[in-house]
Amino acid sequence: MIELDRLTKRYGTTVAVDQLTCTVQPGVVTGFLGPNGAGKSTTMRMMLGLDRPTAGDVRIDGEHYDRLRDPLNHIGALLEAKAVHPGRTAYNHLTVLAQSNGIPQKRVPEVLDLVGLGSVAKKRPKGFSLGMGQRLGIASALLGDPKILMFDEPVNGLDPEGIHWIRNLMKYLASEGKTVFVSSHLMSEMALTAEHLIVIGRGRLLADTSMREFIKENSRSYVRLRTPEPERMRDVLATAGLTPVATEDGALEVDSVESDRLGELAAEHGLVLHELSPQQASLEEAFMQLTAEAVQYHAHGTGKGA
Ligand SMILES: Nc1ncnc2c1ncn2[C@@H]1O[C@H](COP(=O)(O)OP(=O)(O)OP(=O)(O)O)[C@@H](O)[C@H]1O
Repeated sequence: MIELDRLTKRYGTTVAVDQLTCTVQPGVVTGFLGPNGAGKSTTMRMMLGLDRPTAGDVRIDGEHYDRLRDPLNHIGALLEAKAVHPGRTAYNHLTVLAQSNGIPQKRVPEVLDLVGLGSVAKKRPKGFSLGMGQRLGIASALLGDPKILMFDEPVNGLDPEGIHWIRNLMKYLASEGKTVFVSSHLMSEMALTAEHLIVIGRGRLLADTSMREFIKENSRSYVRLRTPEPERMRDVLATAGLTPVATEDGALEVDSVESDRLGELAAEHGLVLHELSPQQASLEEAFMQLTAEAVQYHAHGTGKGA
């Protein structure tokens, strides 16, 4: 568990993180979202003791990071641009890390196998692809078998196979009861990975809720239907107190009603349906809706010189 209590960080006049209070729970993948400059990396750095809060507090399983006896046994992190000694083999890199953190040597081949780098264990990371480097970073994070894992933009630059692998790994770790905290700008990927979301904007907490609730709360959901008799359908809906909106492709969109009810209404009046589909906005739409005011760096237009 990671607990943030009025966590605040100022750089001069910039308030990067502003009284952030929330708890990252074990057993689920928690996504960490926010527009550029929202304060995600600063928050993650403070969680890892890499940056000092100006005010407030962050605790890892009840302790401050710098008071943890063996930090790698409590929290493992994959941050962007992970520093790896280019001349040391993957095996040696992990061995040095294990030895300096009191982790048994047998964990080294274990984590190399877990991340699929067993066959290149004796190769130097300077010849690694981006995906292999990312896997080595994850191996380092998993080395101490920590209960908490943190991934900052883990799928950046990865191919679909690598993205699929990381997604499943994070879900697996959460299913093992671990706390998994991940930031990403890729909304479609986040929607497939995270069950819970913490969203910030300009350093402040905007949402701390389940993925399902987040999308429901921040977007319009409606039912789309198509019938060869739209006029009669409109009358039936109007009598039932519903106001459909016609779309350009001849369908009707109806708010504030379950698709079951619409199907029943159509059946009661002998109306043929060619489509009856509940529609929910994507995480991306919900995110844009919620963070519209908190976006710091807007693109203005798409034309030349914009
Ligand atoms: N070392 C620093 N010195 C001064 N300002 C900083 C420093 N680090 C971050 N900031 C500022 O703090 C704010 C939050 O930055 P941060 O990198 O935490 O945001 P982010 O959500 O991770 O952004 P992105 O999505 O672009 O990575 C920004 O306004 C940034 O310019």
